Amino acid sequence: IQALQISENKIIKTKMLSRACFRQFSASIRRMSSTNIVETNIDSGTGFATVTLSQPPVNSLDKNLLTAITDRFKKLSDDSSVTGAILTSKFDGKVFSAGLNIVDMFQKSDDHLGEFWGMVQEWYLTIQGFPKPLVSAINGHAPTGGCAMALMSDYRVMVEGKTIGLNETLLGIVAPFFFADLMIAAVGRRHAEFALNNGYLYTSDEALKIGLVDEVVNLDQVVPTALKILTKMTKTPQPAYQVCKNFLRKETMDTLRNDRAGDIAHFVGFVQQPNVQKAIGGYLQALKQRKK
Ligand SMILES: CCCCC/C=C\C/C=C\C/C=C/C(=O)SCCNC(=O)CCNC(=O)[C@H](O)C(C)(C)COP(=O)(O)OP(=O)(O)OC[C@H]1O[C@@H](n2cnc3c(N)ncnc32)[C@H](O)[C@@H]1OP(=O)(O)O
Repeated sequence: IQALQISENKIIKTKMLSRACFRQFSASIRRMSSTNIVETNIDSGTGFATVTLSQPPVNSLDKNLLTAITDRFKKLSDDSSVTGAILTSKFDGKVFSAGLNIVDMFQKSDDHLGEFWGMVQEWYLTIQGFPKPLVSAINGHAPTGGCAMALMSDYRVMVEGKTIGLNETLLGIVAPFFFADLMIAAVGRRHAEFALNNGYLYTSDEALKIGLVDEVVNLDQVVPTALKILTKMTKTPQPAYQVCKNFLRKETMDTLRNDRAGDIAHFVGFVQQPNVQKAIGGYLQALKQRKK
């Protein structure tokens, strides 16, 4: 009887403990109301937001995803309980992001292209201007706009065995000046010129060598490593962090802010050229036929 009472007490204690743990866990992870293409969880203990891009099949940045990411980062900027963020992809081991949606640049009206480019500008200005520490957990391929998005973060942890780069010239298009400046800031002018002129896609290890990414790890270590560095970064006095980040990034952002309409006109004029349209069409077709 005594033994039974002891084990019953143990069961009751275990149940109480697990209920307490569950309460603590559910209090510590807050899921932001979010579109299902950008899932966001906030750990209320640390204030870290994990933003997971979840638009199948490859997180290509179409109007919907650009807007959802931009809105999410604006909210995280304004949320004083958020101390820093991690940007990652649901398609781990496969793709971080396939970059801008090529379909949005092929055989479209000037109005469509103009609206699309305005969204690209807003996405860049919002993530690049995000005032808190931001770490990219690059858990898959990150070509073109996917690479640019990773470059907008303050630190990059990449999975081994994938590729990353601003390879726009391979499509017959050219990275805009604000993408090019991201690359120059990370790897210096010499590597950036080589990378952009040749549309070079780096393997994770090559990217590490030139400073395009900061760490290369195996897949199950990508997010934990990102969290570790975010913990360190958020210990820096944040008013100083924000002021420093802002003044280092301000010049290129201001150049864009001061002439957004001119930049849109430039993009539309460039993309609508018949030879550029032909190149984009050919690239799209090759992409679709790759699997056949
Ligand atoms: C001097 C003046 C300058 C002014 C500026 C002017 C112009 C600049 C403009 C813009 C800059 C451009 C930036 C960009 O980001 S362009 C985007 C280019 N992206 C790529 O090249 C990546 C292409 N994708 C891939 O390489 C692969 O998909 C992948 C990411 C390596 C993943 O490979 P995986 O085998 O896993 O998937 P699939 O290839 O089978 O793809 C699945 C499915 O998705 C379609 N798809 C892939 N990427 C894109 C994309 N970026 N946009 C739209 N659709 C994409 C692919 O075709 C498949 O479709 P399907 O229907 O066949 O299933």
